[in-house]
Amino acid sequence: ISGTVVTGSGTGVLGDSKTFKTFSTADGYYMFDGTRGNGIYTYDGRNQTRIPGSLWLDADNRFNTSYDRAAVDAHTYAAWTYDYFRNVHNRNSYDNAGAELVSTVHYGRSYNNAGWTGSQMIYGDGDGYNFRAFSGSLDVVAHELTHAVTDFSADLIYQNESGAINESMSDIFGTLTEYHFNNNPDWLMGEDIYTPGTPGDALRSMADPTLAGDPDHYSKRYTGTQDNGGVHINSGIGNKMAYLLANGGTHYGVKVTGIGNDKVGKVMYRTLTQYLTPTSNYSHFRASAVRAATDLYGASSAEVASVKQAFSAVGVY
Ligand SMILES: CCCCC[C@H](S)C(=O)N[C@@H](Cc1ccccc1)C(=O)N[C@@H](C)C(=O)O
Ligand SMILES: [Ca+2]
Ligand SMILES: [Ca+2]
Ligand SMILES: [Zn+2]
Repeated sequence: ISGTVVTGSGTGVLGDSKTFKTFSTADGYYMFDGTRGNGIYTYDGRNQTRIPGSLWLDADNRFNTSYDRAAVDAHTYAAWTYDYFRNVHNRNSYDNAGAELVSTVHYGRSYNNAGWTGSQMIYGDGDGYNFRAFSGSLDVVAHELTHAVTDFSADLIYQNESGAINESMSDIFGTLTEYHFNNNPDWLMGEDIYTPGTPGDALRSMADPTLAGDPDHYSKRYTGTQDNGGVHINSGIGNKMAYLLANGGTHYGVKVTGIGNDKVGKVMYRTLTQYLTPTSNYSHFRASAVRAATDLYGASSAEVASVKQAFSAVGVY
């Protein structure tokens, strides 16, 4: 279809106003952003599970109904996350070749999750009690898009320790993206969409994974079969490591000197894209991060020392 890139405006899940790129055609305004890579496309799942659904079309380029809100945030935050990987890590979309970013909102009925299907993002509306629309939280969108980056790089198998590292990488870049845009940043995950009736809580805390009952030390890892071998449980070990590496602290008697968010981003991005493999476990994650930090800062650098301290603090050698 022929048309022109224009700027739309709308209301997000939290009731906030934002603008984003849309495509003006004879049919109306599509949620297609033609300014980033091969395009960002947002679809309406119409509360079914057929994907991608129908490309979001609006009559007047103003997206202010309650039904529009999930689409506004999915479309906007996909663009922001594209910009984060492009501007901070010089990566052009998840395949580093400008791959289209496709999202479907209103996926399923009261679906309490978001995900990366292997080719697109899907966002449930939540049941309105445990969760509200998942695209309403930037850390969720960046979490899902990071799975795409992971699939096109380390391709960590989504189970057991490699799956926990996969999940942790998504939480790490979800948080770093939130800080990059200074979007009420924190080391919590999903705070904007978790239990709308309860302020201040979150699905996970990277600063203290034990708040969600997840391990903050390798000796406390889950070894059962639930959750694909604990991918959202043992992610706490990598999450705590990253929190300590960025912010510093003493954990189980081990002192970590923080190196700041930006350097954590550089070390983790290089670790993910240059050294981790599909079967990497936590021990290989440590070795890979040490190599990445050595490449970036030198073997005798403070950054390399901090990486070792952070992994030691969570019991990974
Ligand atoms: C469609 C299949 C779902 C696979 C799991 C996805 S990748 C996932 O990890 N989703 C995140 C959503 C999220 C992200 C950041 C912050 C809050 C919530 C997740 O953690 N889902 C939880 C509910 C889970 O699957 O246990
Ligand atoms: Ca957060
Ligand atoms: Ca809440
Ligand atoms: Zn995930």
